[in-house]
Amino acid sequence: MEAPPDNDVLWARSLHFRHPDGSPGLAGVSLGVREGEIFAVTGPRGSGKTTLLHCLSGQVPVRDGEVWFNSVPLHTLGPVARERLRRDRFGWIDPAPALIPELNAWENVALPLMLRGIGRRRAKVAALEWLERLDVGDRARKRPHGLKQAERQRVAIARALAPAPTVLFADEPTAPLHRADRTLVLRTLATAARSHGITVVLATHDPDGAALADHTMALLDGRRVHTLHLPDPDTEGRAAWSLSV
Ligand SMILES: Nc1ncnc2c1ncn2[C@@H]1O[C@H](COP(=O)(O)OP(=O)(O)OP(=O)(O)O)[C@@H](O)[C@H]1O
Repeated sequence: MEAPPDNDVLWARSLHFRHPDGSPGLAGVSLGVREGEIFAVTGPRGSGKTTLLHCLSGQVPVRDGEVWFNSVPLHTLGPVARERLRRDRFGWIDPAPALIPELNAWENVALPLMLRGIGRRRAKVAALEWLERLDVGDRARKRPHGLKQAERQRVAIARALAPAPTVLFADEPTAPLHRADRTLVLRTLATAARSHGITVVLATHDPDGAALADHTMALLDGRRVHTLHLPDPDTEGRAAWSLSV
């Protein structure tokens, strides 16, 4: 087993994945993500972006291929060690904000900090700062049901960034936002990540998301493809893809 290059924080080799029902997910994906970079995974719906992020972040076990986080071989870790690694080093943003309904916005953001042993007072200060950065500081005392969907997603992004994970996995983080809001939120996410040295692996079919990235990797049918022209939004769903593998 050969360890990955030193400057790659995440590294995968010949990653194959089948879903529990036997459906194909990934077919031999290899990649390297440099420390501190924004790495975008693009591709049409169903191309395997979410599946790839699940494999890289240890949410599903990798049985065929290798995934390394720094010098840790994720593909050899058991569920408890993978869970610990995810809790301590990784952050996750879902396309739909999954906030705890009983907690208000700042409590949602403070929770992962308190789970890491930070006292409530300090966690609250940090949470309020992150909510300000994401332009929802004035919603800090609202519970999720009292927020708009776009505000809930900003809170979810603040919660993912607040513990300063080594790697933040963002799966279509701007999906619930209006077009006008998307670029702003993506820029905020990118700026915050860069200023805190957080590596971001971003799954997106939003060209604005891909444009912010240092590196972009395209997937099609679970395979890496090397040239991919994104379809015009008006033609999405029709055969507007061109590729060379
Ligand atoms: N739990 C599952 N069980 C079976 N098949 C699945 C499962 N999750 C995803 N798939 C299938 O695996 C393929 C890749 O799905 P995936 O969600 O990774 O793609 P994606 O590029 O993230 O798509 P989207 O942009 O719609 O989120 C698709 O064909 C999908 O239907």
